[in-house]
Amino acid sequence: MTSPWTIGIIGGSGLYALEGLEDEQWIAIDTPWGKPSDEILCGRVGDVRVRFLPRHGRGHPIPPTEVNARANIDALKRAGCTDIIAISAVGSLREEIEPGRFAVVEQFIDRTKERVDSFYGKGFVAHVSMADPVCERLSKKLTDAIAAAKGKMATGATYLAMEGPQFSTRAESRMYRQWGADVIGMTALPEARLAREAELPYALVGMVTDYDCWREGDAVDVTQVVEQMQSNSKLARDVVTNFLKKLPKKRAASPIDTALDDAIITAPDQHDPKLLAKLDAVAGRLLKAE
Ligand SMILES: CSC[C@H]1O[C@H](OP(=O)(O)O)[C@H](O)[C@@H]1O
Ligand SMILES: Nc1ncnc2[nH]cnc12
Repeated sequence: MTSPWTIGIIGGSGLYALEGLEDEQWIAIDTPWGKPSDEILCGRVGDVRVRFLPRHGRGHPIPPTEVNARANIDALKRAGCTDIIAISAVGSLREEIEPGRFAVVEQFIDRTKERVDSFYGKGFVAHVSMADPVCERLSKKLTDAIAAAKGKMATGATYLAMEGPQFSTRAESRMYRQWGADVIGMTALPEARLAREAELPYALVGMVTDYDCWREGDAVDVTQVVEQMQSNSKLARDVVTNFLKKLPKKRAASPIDTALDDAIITAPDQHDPKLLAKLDAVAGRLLKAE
């Protein structure tokens, strides 16, 4: 029997492929929102289908501001994903969340400023809830997978998404601590928002690569981030494998699967056919009825 789960995995800095997938094949998927960051690595772990996408592309040619998150989420939806887990390099804003630890993210603060962050708009207005921006069920399974891999972890983390590409100033970094943020990165928004708009349960694990510059004497650099990612990459792969292998045979419906039901406000006679055509994948479940 095939599994009801098709898991999209978005790999961040330092995670550009997944080894050991069965029947693996890189497949190009185009979308009405443009090209995703790369081809999608499709394969299986046991009977669970996996769709892996490197967020910055193989070789890391794409900076955070240029990541086409709409194309990435749309492509994963077109590739049949039922759920998405994302992995990101993050800086730590807390002494107790030291480099090498995994941070399971629960909340976001948005300081991005140059990104398109919705599939919807004029002619098809939708307001999804972002009160609980990650899928609790996926986060719990990731927590179990990290524990099984004997990784150190912090749960319930708040991720501050900054625009980049420069790292923060010390004043900004100290302010984010006061705001209650625990980890910092440049990519999980609008990704998480768009996943919700596409009715895809989404969870995020941050791999802590550095203390951000709030800490006396610390200043982030890319070499440090990459070295930390490399030294943790085996553990990260173990986490992903544990997660996939432990998925139950059945997939109970998630409220996120139908997040658009209470979100669309535009009257059908006001729908813009051009926008509807672009929404064929992300809002396909509802548009079939039109
Ligand atoms: C290479 S350091 C900064 C870079 O790393 C993080 O990427 P990702 O979230 O995709 O793992 C951060 O957000 C920046 O894009
Ligand atoms: N300190 C930091 N700030 C922003 N993005 C990061 N990615 C990894 N470390 C980071």
